[in-house]
Amino acid sequence: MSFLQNSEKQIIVEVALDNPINKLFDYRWNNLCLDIKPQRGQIIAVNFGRKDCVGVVMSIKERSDYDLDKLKDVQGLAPISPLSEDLLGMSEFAASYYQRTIGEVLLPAIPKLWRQKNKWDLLSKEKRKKKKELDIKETSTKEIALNTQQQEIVSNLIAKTVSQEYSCNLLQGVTGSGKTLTYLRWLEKVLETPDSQVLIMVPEINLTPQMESTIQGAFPNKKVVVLHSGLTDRSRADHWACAHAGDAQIILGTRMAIMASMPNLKAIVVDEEHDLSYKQQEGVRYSARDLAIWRAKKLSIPVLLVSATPSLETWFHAEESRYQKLTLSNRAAKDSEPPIIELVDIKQDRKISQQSDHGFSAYLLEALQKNIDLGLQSLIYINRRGYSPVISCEACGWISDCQKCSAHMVLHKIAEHKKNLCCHHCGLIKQIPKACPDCGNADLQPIGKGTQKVEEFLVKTFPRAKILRIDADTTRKKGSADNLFGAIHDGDADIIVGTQMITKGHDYKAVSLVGVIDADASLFSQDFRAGERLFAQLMQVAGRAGRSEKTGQSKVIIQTRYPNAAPYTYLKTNDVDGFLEELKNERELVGLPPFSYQALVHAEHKTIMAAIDMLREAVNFSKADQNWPQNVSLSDVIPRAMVRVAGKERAQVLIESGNRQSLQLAIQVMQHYLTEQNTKRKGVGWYIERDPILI
Ligand SMILES: Nc1ncnc2c1ncn2[C@@H]1O[C@H](COP(=O)(O)OP(=O)(O)OP(=O)(O)O)[C@@H](O)[C@H]1O
Ligand SMILES: [Zn+2]
Repeated sequence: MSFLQNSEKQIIVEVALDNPINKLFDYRWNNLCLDIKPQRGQIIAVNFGRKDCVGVVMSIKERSDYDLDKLKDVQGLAPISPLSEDLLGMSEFAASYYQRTIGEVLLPAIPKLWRQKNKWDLLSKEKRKKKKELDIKETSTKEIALNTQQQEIVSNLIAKTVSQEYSCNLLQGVTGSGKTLTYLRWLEKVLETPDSQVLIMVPEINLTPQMESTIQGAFPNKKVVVLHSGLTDRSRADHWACAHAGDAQIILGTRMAIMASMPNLKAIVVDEEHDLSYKQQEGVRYSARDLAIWRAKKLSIPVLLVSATPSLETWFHAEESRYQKLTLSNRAAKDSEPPIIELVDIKQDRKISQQSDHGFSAYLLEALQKNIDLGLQSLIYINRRGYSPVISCEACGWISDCQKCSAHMVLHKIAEHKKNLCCHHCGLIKQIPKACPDCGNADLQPIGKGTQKVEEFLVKTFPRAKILRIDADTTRKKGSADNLFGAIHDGDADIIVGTQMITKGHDYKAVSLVGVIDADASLFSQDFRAGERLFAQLMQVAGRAGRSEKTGQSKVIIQTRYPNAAPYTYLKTNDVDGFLEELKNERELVGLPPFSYQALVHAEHKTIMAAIDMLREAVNFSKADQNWPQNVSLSDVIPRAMVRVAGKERAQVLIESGNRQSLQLAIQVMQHYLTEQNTKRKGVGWYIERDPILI
């Protein structure tokens, strides 16, 4: 007897699928085949169009607006329990906030193998592969006694855990103040309650392998799983399932971890909360930090945002007492002191202007030599990888531009005597032309410097010193970052040259000098957040110096042509609050975030005019729409700062409002017209980005 002949009621499930059609899809639940009742959050297999795919049950009902006979049956059920309710709720919120369908939010958050029905059998079997042995830190953090400030913060957070209420807390502590140890001690307490889970988010895991071992070392009897994009499909599927089943107590991950299913989540930590990597830059452009706060609220649990240089938004909320601010004002380790910050005005340094090639002031070179003699380590920070950012023909002015992007092709040294040109935006790689393509002149010169050139110069200048370079190029191979950072910690390096990779959260013990040679460029960016980012980066890099008693008084030397620029002067006095206060006042004056809310509408096409026309029309129609809110402003439609990437030209328009609801309404109206415009103008791509961080 088939199900429909059965006298029992027909059950219909509404299913979220990963596609842009903004609705849920009805399927029949065939009780006889599936054997159990449907539940919200179940992962199921269905057929959509002619394709088999995986979806998530969002609701269950008895009637459908569609003809029952035409509905398809659910084809299978993933062998795991339904996704946690708070994850479903958060996905529903994110879908409406970021203007995407629920399926577009929820499905990509499920690891790939769990989205393939034919892998389900395999996944339910135990994996045979050996678990990677972690190099657990010998000196367990267990033995370190917290200082008074740390203890007070831990007690404060424990009280909040006990009260089982939502709270958002900002742990703002100077670099090296022991923020990690502080939150680990709190989490230890949280985990005393059986079955509890905690989520620790960090910007990067591959580059900070010690993080995993520190955490495992702090909780030897708890199961830790990591979630990040560097895992194999199988590991990611297993780790995710382990969190979902409640078997893992500690989930350590990058931004994607906020989308994990954790049924017993009791606390969330967002370490380095100001870091840009918490914002997803493709697909659903969510902010993992903002979702963490939303999720904590929904679950009535505490969330802790941690930073030495909080984002202005977070800092402002704390100043206004919406978040509680917890402060660590001193370095924690014995005899470690913050470095002295010195600004070297390179306009005054004749040597540099004459031989601008290497860019080191005599002062910085002397300091490096002195440090080598003392057997201490130095860091040189330059946020540009490659050899030179561009090559040029001195005769006619030709420069190495990318054909597909509005960007220069960067010169990279790939072997001792071989160099290539490479575009950092579209990945195009070319050989260096033998002669200038425009005038035939054979003398093409590298202009400016990147990490490779600086490394080359240092090797020549300090032949007996051991120089290491750390950037995206030297850390690409699996295990190479581990080796490089391992070498630094083992004292097997005198000078480390690197991009911002060397700054993030590393606890170096022997670095007592940091040199910053080329940071001025970001002072003149059109992005209003550039100054904030520069300050945070420099504060982070400066914070790597003087972290133990070994180093003595450490020093940071910043070379600049603009020693009076705000990020530098506040850095010099170590005044994070002063800098943020000044920024806040500026933004308030001109009504920028956090004093307004923004959305950026992007359009792209082979020609910039098509992209601009589409946005202009959508803007005109939107403004004429009767639902268009009053208190919303629109910028002009303009080309993006970097117009062309990978052959596509890009335009943007910024929508701004002091009121969140008005902005949301405006986005909805605009989305409607963009969809309409898009059907008229084939080939113009578009998306709306809520709370953009790069403008
Ligand atoms: N109470 C303490 N007594 C002694 N050492 C401590 C104490 N707390 C932390 N430390 C040590 O201080 C060092 C810096 O701590 P940690 O890396 O947690 O600082 P942080 O605030 O996270 O720094 P950053 O923001 O610069 O990454 C570590 O080596 C840590 O073990
Ligand atoms: Zn390119």
